Amino acid sequence: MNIRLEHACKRYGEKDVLNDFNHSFPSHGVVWISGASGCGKTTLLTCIAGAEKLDSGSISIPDSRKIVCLFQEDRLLPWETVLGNVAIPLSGHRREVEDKAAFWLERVGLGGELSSYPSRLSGGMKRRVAIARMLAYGGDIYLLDEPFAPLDRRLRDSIWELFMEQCGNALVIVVSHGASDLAMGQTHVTMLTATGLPLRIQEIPEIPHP
Ligand SMILES: Nc1ncnc2c1ncn2[C@@H]1O[C@H](COP(=O)(O)OP(=O)(O)OP(=O)(O)O)[C@@H](O)[C@H]1O
Repeated sequence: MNIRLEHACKRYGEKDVLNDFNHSFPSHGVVWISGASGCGKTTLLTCIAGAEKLDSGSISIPDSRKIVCLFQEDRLLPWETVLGNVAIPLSGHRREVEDKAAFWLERVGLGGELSSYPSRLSGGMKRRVAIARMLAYGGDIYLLDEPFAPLDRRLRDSIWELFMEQCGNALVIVVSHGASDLAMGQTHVTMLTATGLPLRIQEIPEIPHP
C-alpha cells in the first residue's frame, strides 16, 4: 500500500490550504514537491507526517513502514551536545549508540563537533546535525522539508549523495521552493491548492545512485 490522500481538506482558521486534494504517492523513489512560498507544501508534508490533522478527507499510510521527518526547524535540544542530539532517538547500549551517532556526524562533516552545544553552531551545521540524527535513526519513508536551505552548493551535493546512498528502496518526499535538477525531464502534475497557488509534484522513480 502507498501513501494516498483522498479528498483531503486542511484549513487554518478561515484560510483553506488543501481543499479536496487527492494524490497517490509511489512506494519508493524520490518525489519532489515545489511551488511558491505559501502554496501549502509544508502543510501537505506535516499532514502526511501526522503532525497536523486533516479537517476532512483521509490519508492512508502503510503501517509497516517507518516514517522519519526532517522539519524546517532543526528541533535540536539545546541542553544536549551534538553527539547527544543524534544519539537520543537511538536504542541500544550506550557505547553502540554513541558510536553510531559519531559515525553519522562524521559522514556529514561534523566529526570535530561531537561535544559542542547547538548554540555554538551555524545554521548549516545545525541542519547537518538534524540530518545525521535522521539518517542514524533510518526509515522507509523520508519526509524532508527544505532539507538544504542553509547549505552551500558543495554541502548540498554531498548530503544529497549521502541520502541517495542510504535510501535504497525508500520513498523520499522532498519539499523545496525550487524545482530539482534531478527532476528535469520527469513528468509532473501541477495542482492548484486552495491558496490559489500551484504546487508541482514530480516523481523520480529510481533513486539515482551517486
Ligand atoms: N500553523 C498555522 N497557522 C495559521 N496559518 C498557517 C499555519 N501554517 C501554515 N499556515 C498558512 O497556510 C498557508 C500554507 O503554508 P505552508 O507553510 O504550507 O506553505 P509553504 O508552501 O510550505 O510555504 P514556504 O515555502 O514559505 O514554507 C500559508 O498561507 C500560511 O500562512
